[in-house]
Amino acid sequence: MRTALVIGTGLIGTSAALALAGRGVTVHLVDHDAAQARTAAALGAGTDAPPEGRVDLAVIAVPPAHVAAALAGAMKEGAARGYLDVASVKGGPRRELEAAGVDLSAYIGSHPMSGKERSGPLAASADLFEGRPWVLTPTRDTDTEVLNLALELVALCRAVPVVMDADAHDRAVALVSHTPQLVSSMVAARLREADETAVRLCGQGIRDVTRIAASDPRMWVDILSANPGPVADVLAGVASDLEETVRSLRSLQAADASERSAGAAGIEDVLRRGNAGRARVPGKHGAAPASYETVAVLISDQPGELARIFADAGRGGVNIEDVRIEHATGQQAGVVQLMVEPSAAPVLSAALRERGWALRQ
Ligand SMILES: NC(=O)C1=CN([C@@H]2O[C@H](COP(=O)(O)OP(=O)(O)OC[C@H]3O[C@@H](n4cnc5c(N)ncnc54)[C@H](O)[C@@H]3O)[C@@H](O)[C@H]2O)C=CC1
Ligand SMILES: O=C(O)C(=O)Cc1ccc(O)cc1
Repeated sequence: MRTALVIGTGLIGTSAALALAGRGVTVHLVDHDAAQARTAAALGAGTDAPPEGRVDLAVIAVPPAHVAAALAGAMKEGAARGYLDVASVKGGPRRELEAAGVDLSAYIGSHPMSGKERSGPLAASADLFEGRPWVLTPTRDTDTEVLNLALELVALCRAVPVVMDADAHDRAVALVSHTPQLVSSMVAARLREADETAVRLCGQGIRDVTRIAASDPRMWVDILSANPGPVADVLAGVASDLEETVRSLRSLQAADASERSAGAAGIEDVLRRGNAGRARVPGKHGAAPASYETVAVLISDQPGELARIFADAGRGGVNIEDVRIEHATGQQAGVVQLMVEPSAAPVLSAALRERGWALRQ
């Protein structure tokens, strides 16, 4: 692929453009808000000048409700040899395009399974998709040339292609992305009116559970509006667990000992089912879940501390598999949890101690 047109230069469009531009593709950037395209261009994602002729691939990276119109417009202009969208929902936009009578042979629906709770070009990064699944939904009608262009885009973004049927994709993301977004927002909503003294106690657990609650509500209304049935089905299952859990908790307050033990069993059951589900979440880069050991290091909240730890771990010959950072509220200190292969944990601990780091047990 030598040329691309990115329509919608927000988080996803600009991230893809940065990856393509960084690998030598000439990228043209358009957005209905010209300032967004200018910002993306200033970040090195390409040029906001229009292409002179037909580009190889047009990437439609606008909110789901605007995909069909943006795509139909670009196709009418004959802007590209192939067209691909990145919307989080695949069935709805495809049906809209079919209803509009658009020739879909030059189009492929896609969805990079990577994002952020922030929007816009300033949140973009060239490595956003690295090692992450990128779903492609070709049909019998999709031109092989277009599928190949899509595979090239995924490879240039260093993502991992996953081919799926559009409706199966929508049911899958209802489970792994759309319902979690709602549940995260609902937990975070409890904090809105909470006492400041309670909020000050927030630790890493609630930070993990509510991270995506900071997402843009307009974008999510759009995404959920395009996938309401599958999300309602998954959420109904969560609601039934919630009702059962409330009943179990009430039983724990009962005078009768056997009712209390039934309550405890109910709570244990939901927690155990949670353990089993969590164990199925793939590890880094979609690999099988790995059990790492954690080495916890105390750091002061100063610039360069993290870089220093990583450099010291590297000098000790240890590969860090994953990392979490816990900030203590109101303190100039935190704890960095370095996750490593179990055999590397003692090596890392010794290397860090030797270089003066304080480890937390
Ligand atoms: N945010 C995320 O984490 C992920 C989002 N997606 C999908 O990627 C697409 C883009 O999302 P983000 O980049 O997060 O949103 P964003 O809000 O950062 O960017 C969207 C951009 O599209 C522009 N736009 C809207 N309508 C347009 C139109 N008709 N023509 C041209 N430009 C238009 C907006 O001005 C904005 O700059 C959505 O379809 C979303 O479902 C996919 C994976 C992850
Ligand atoms: O921030 C995260 O961890 C996400 O999971 C973001 C995300 C949001 C929307 C998508 O369609 C895909 C990924």
